[in-house]
Amino acid sequence: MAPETPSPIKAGTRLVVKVGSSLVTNDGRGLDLQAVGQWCEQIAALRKAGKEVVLVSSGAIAEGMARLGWKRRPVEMHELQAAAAVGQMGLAQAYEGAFAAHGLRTAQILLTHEDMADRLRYLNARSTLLALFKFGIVPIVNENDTVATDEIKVGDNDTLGALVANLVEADALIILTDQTGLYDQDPRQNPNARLITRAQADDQSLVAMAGGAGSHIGKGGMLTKVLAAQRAAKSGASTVIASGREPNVLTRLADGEPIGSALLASEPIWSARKQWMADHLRLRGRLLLDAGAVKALTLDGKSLLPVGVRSVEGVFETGDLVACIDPNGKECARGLINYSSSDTRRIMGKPSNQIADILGEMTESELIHRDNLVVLN
Ligand SMILES: Nc1ncnc2c1ncn2[C@@H]1O[C@H](COP(=O)(O)OP(=O)(O)O)[C@@H](O)[C@H]1O
Ligand SMILES: N[C@@H](CCC(=O)OP(=O)(O)O)C(=O)O
Repeated sequence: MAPETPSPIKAGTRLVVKVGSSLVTNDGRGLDLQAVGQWCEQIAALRKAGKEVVLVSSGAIAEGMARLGWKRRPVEMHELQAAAAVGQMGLAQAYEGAFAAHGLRTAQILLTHEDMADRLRYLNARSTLLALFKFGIVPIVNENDTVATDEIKVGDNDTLGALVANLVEADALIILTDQTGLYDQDPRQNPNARLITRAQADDQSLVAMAGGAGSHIGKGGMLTKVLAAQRAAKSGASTVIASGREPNVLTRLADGEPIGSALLASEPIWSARKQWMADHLRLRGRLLLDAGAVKALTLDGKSLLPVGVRSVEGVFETGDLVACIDPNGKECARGLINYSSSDTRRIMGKPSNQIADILGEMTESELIHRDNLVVLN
């Protein structure tokens, strides 16, 4: 890494560390307690250095299969869910024991896609994680595989790691896997593959490099790691993909050593709230704006006022997500609206000082406040 760019892990104080199934379970043979012990020892050192760490650990299904003596990954959903339920016990036990050896308490958080998609549950998960940080506890996250079915799954823990990074507004996401990092081709297929040591997370050429599938043990593969880095970058977190078998990988990264592949965040940092809004809420309506309003939103960094709205489509309530459409029909922003669709229709095109007269009261002078608005490119 160029000396002028500080390492995202060294500079960051809040980190999400994700470990993959093959690592955690010794390629599916059963929990690698020695490796678990080493990561926990390193995370304890990071905590001592003042960093807050969330651990996202895969391996429930792989460990469940090992415990049940199953050689092949089942296809039947309930069998997978049963394996996850069995294996998660092993994960929780292993991490609790390994962190306790360093005087650290742990907490288990099993999340589903719905926990991220529902605003109240999202805020609850966030508050719980922040409370755990406050008490010095290490949260250990996995997907709640036992209740999540395919349609409602996050699906892989690389994505879950990125969502957690968005959730807690982490500075960096560290994805530990069985390869030394991201290569320009799958190194299992091509021994001449070259390690990418550093790139911008939003560089689209990375997606093609990571095209191959993952191991049979886990779920993700390299593609999900690259996409996770892109997602993490949206809330300002850089990602490092590195080998979990590299001795002291976490503490060395925190010392600023360039290990693995650093995929750096370059997009403007969105607040987690805006990130969540853009990713998860269903659009309830559309506001067609005049050119002045488009300029105010996209160039001047202003809130949306009723005066700039020419027409309203859809039925929505206060707090719903609506799209802002420019005169060419292109969506230029989206945000949480302060008025229902019927009230918006009554005040559109009018200056804000007439809102109270028209509606009988004025709760807000803006239709969408800047803090609740995401401007799109
Ligand atoms: N361009 C690439 N660089 C590195 N690994 C790749 C690439 N494309 C595909 N892979 C494969 O992705 C695997 C890592 O994904 P996976 O097995 O799902 O890991 P984890 O269980 O840690 O999530 C590697 O072992 C490798 O075979
Ligand atoms: N939640 C699953 C992990 C799925 C997954 O993404 O695995 P991996 O690709 O190894 O990170 C489990 O614990 O088995």
